[in-house]
Amino acid sequence: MSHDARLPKRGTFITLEGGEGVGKSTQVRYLVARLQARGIKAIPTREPGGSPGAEILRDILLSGMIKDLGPKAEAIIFAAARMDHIDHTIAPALAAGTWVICDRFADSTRAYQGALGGLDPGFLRALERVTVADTRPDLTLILDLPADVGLARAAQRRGAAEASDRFEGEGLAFHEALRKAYLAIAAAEPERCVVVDASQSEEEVAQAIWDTISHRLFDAEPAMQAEALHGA
Ligand SMILES: Nc1ncnc2c1ncn2[C@@H]1O[C@H](COP(=O)(O)OP(=O)(O)OP(=O)(O)O)[C@@H](O)[C@H]1O
Ligand SMILES: Cc1cn([C@H]2C[C@H](O)[C@@H](COP(=O)(O)O)O2)c(=O)[nH]c1=O
Repeated sequence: MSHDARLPKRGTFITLEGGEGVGKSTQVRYLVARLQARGIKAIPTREPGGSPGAEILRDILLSGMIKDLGPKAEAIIFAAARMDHIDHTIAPALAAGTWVICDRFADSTRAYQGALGGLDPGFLRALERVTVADTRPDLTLILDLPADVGLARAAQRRGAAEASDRFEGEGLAFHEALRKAYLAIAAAEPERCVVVDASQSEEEVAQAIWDTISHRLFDAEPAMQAEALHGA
């Protein structure tokens, strides 16, 4: 499908955001399982990646190979990966009425390349306009955790043998600033973003996320749940 021929959106698009090791991938798995258990069609996906073309760009971006090109070029390549992901995975799923639960999305570019890379917000808005266009999240869950705790979790998951990737390898000050950048995004868009305390157990975080979805999506729009349940 070409970028200009995106299908109308009917499913619900939820993104999970936050710094390294806050538990995004874990919570994507919990949420997809819980939605599917209720008969709601839902798929997990991630950025960078989520489509064959974007996965190739993921390897390049996370290897650090193009770090020297600078944050502006990195932002453009993350956006190119996002465009392929939207065209081949996200937009078709939403058009089919499937919920899309995505580990990172455009807020990661705003935080990492924008706030931390010092890019002009106008440049990022223009990039989003041509890549994300109408495929904006209905709800963004920002998992919040002290940076040192998240980095320790990420290091434990990775194991001693494997090296940290391009961004995980940045210093603690970078990751503390990143946490603040995500909280600023949440404060600027409270109608879309909800901050979740990620210091709780996996099960407690999963329940907090479910309560948010029930409140924000199901209670607010009962028709949405009925539609999702009956695969309209
Ligand atoms: N609530 C939690 N409490 C303790 N450990 C957790 C919790 N959630 C996830 N973990 C563990 O922390 C590690 C990182 O979790 P996960 O991969 O889900 O984080 P992430 O935010 O996707 O990380 P990254 O951005 O670095 O890919 C994993 O080993 C996971 O099992
Ligand atoms: C989408 C996106 C991601 N990043 C960074 C953030 C992380 O360090 C990596 C992705 O690794 P993960 O283990 O899958 O979380 O990429 C970024 O800098 N900009 C982006 O737009």
